[in-house]
Amino acid sequence: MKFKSPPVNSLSLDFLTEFCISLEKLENDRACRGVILTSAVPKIFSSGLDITEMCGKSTEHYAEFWRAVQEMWLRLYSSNMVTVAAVNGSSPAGGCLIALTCDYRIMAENPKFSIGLNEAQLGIVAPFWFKDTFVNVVGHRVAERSLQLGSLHSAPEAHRIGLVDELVPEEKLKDRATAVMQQWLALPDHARQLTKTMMRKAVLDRLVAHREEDVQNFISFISKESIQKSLRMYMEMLKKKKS
Ligand SMILES: CCCCCCCCCC/C=C/CC(=O)SCCNC(=O)CCNC(=O)[C@H](O)C(C)(C)COP(=O)(O)OP(=O)(O)OC[C@H]1O[C@@H](n2cnc3c(N)ncnc32)[C@H](O)[C@@H]1OP(=O)(O)O
Repeated sequence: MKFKSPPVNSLSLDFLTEFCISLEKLENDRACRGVILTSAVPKIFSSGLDITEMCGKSTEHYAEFWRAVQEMWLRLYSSNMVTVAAVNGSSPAGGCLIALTCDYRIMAENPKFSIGLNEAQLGIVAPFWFKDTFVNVVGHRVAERSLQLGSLHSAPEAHRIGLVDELVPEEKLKDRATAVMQQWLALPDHARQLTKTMMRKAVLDRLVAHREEDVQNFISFISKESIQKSLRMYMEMLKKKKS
């Protein structure tokens, strides 16, 4: 599956809805046992949640948007398919979450590409299930430091801390992702799937049990004037960076 929402594959409500529909179709297709996620936009895997969806909108819109973010994560993290992220560009925040939610991450070894949960840099807080997914990949200490600092890690650093499983030259990314997929698909599906469920169930159950509470937390957090101001300033900073 190739993300193609230029300029930066930001995760808008439309993007998330289409992503979930596509995943559901693949999940229900008995002939499909695995999916490789990558980007058709040069240099960017995904710029994370679309900030414009979280600025100056109604409470109803925030609720709908956040439910779509939750749905994307719940579907991908609990997928029966083998999921491989072929990270061919930068991947901050929600983009990093998508990669973390997969079974395996391969990143192009370009030191200009960065990845991480940088929410703190925007003055916002990664929700508990972003944090749980991160901890499950890199361990508590690395996750804590990285989250508190809102770190964006260069590709080599991301590999060093275990955020990505391997680095390959960009032109070899597709072949390597295919080889990894074949390796994972060589196992009997039922054994691999039950193992995946066992490893991820507690974290998945936690969001399922607190889903509506999480929506309400998001709404009250994002609606605060101080948070809206931080997001507006961040968007302005992104635009100024260009000029
Ligand atoms: C106890 C409390 C409980 C709290 C519970 C609630 C918690 C709320 C949590 C909410 C979680 C949010 C997670 C997120 O994903 S937030 C998004 C974070 N994303 C980023 O920080 C990335 C920002 N973008 C960049 O760094 C760069 O754009 C890039 C991806 C590195 C690409 O750089 P490049 O130079 O190629 O491109 P530009 O910067 O010029 O961008 C091109 C245009 O795209 C616009 N843009 C970029 N990113 C976004 C985005 N994420 N959303 C919307 N729009 C984006 C950018 O402004 C440019 O627009 P322009 O062409 O109109 O100027």
